[in-house]
Amino acid sequence: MELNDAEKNPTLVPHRGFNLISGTHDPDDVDQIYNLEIRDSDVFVVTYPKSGTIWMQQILLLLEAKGDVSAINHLNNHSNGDLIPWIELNGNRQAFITAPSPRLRVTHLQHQFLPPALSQKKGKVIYVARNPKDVLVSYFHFHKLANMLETPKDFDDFFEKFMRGDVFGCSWFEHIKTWYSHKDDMNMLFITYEEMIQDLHSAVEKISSFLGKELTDEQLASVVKHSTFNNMRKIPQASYEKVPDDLLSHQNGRFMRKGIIGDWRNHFTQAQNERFDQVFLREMEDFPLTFTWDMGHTD
Ligand SMILES: Nc1ncnc2c1ncn2[C@@H]1O[C@H](COP(=O)(O)OS(=O)(=O)O)[C@@H](OP(=O)(O)O)[C@H]1O
Repeated sequence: MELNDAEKNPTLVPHRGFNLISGTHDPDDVDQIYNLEIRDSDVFVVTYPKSGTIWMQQILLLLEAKGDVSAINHLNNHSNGDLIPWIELNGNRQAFITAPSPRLRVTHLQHQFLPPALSQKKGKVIYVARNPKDVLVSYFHFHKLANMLETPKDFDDFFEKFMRGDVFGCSWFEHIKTWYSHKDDMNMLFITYEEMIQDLHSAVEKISSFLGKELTDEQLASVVKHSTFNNMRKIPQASYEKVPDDLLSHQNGRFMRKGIIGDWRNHFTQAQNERFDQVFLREMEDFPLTFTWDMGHTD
């Protein structure tokens, strides 16, 4: 269905199947990411928005610091994104080229924008997936905070936009399917937000061993301790509380909002849920994974 101008989201810039944000991303610069040289020590955290990016940033920073939270908090940074930046944000690609190893980066981009060397098992990729129903809800609330994104009229309006993929990024289904289809070409750890919630200690151990880190039990316990939702909320850099008001309208809510599984139940109508399930079943029919949130399971 063709959208008329009034229905289109004015902040979005469609680019090669991916909606960028005007003023935040430069399409030509984003295209140059493909040409970056990759080192074996590079790590890219790949997420669809609202799937646990800041959480994975916190875990990686703590693993690098061997659990010493003071080593990452004394730094004069606004957020975890200053230490593990988005590769696609204006200015960040150039800085990546000369940055010392290990270069840790996050991205919401689709697979086709990233350097092909990743698909020749150079560098490492951590893909974090989350129940798309909870992603939708988290994304809705984030749009009220983030000044670079259009404020949604209401939840129903945002629901429609998400289902059409008319949001920053692309369709959730396309994102996960494309990345997952390249899993075996890459050094990729595929992990879900839900498994991190259910057993953070095991998730941290898995991430640590994927990255080849050697931490003592005590150090690992400290990583876990300082990456729980409640503890991250107390750390301004790990909760976006220090990000200036012109970027995030803090009076409209918190970036670290609820941090739970299944909040979609408090937002979706029965009709929306049924429609979502139909789309999910159709889109994910041939996907070789089942999720804890698959139809017929709780959450
Ligand atoms: N430690 C921890 N435990 C549980 N949940 C956590 C944690 N850290 C971040 N979060 C939740 O992740 C959601 C934000 O996702 P992202 O960081 O991917 O957002 S963004 O795409 O970078 O804007 C957002 O989800 P919602 O609370 O559902 O909105 C955050 O609260």
